[in-house]
Amino acid sequence: MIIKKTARFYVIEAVPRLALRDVTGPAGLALLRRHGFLIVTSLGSEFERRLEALRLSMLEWFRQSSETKEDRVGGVYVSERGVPMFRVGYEAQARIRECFRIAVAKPLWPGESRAARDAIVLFRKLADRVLAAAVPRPRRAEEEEVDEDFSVAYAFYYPNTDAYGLDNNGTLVGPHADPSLVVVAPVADVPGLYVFDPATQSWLSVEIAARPRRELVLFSGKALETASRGAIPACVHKVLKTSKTPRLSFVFEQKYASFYSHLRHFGD
Ligand SMILES: O=C(O)CCC(=O)C(=O)O
Ligand SMILES: [Fe+2]
Repeated sequence: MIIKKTARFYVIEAVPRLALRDVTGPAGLALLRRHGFLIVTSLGSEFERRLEALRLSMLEWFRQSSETKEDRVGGVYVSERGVPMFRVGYEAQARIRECFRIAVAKPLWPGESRAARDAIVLFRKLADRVLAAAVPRPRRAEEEEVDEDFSVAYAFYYPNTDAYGLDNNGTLVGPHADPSLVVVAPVADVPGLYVFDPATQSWLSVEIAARPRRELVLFSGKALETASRGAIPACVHKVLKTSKTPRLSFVFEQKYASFYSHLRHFGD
């Protein structure tokens, strides 16, 4: 529940939440237009099983020694704009978090487990269905073949110890919108992710509003706002250190080249 205080009274508005099977229908699109995000529930046992496998594999992977993790680094990811962004694989981001980046089209996986790839298959399928519903456009067969996939998935480990989030009262990642189309993230066990709800003009703690291991948060990025001609606002979100408990999170960000052609500067 979101309680918003206006000048004279309180407005109570439900957290936008829909069963997986309804997300791509009219109700899902209406919630995305209004809020820019929604909680996806009733995932089904197969989906929940994969979320749990993903959680356990992240836990195990980040527990390894620094040397082992630092060895797991691959090539440079060139973004949808033609900009070299980062190396895929592991990176320790001082005072914020540890991170493992997966370029979905050319993946370097964190470990032997299939958990990340199995989960990404589900996240991607959901994001593809949402995109098709939100931005209906006749896709020619040849376009489908050449539409390069720049989607990225991230596994994050936030230690949340005293050495982290030293600036700005525990802000680990400041307010921003992602460059992607659709973003899908399992609800983490530990609070930290906040989404801004334009309908209530307030921040919502995803992990307090939604059920860890049972639900997902799905939100829009800047490219979906552009592709929907502003109908679906890009979701502004941030990560705070609200407790000293370590937090694991996983984020899938959908990006297809044809939605970014106006931004590309490949060449030199
Ligand atoms: O860790 C999270 O829950 C979200 C992180 C995020 O928004 C980002 O890295 O862009
Ligand atoms: Fe983000």
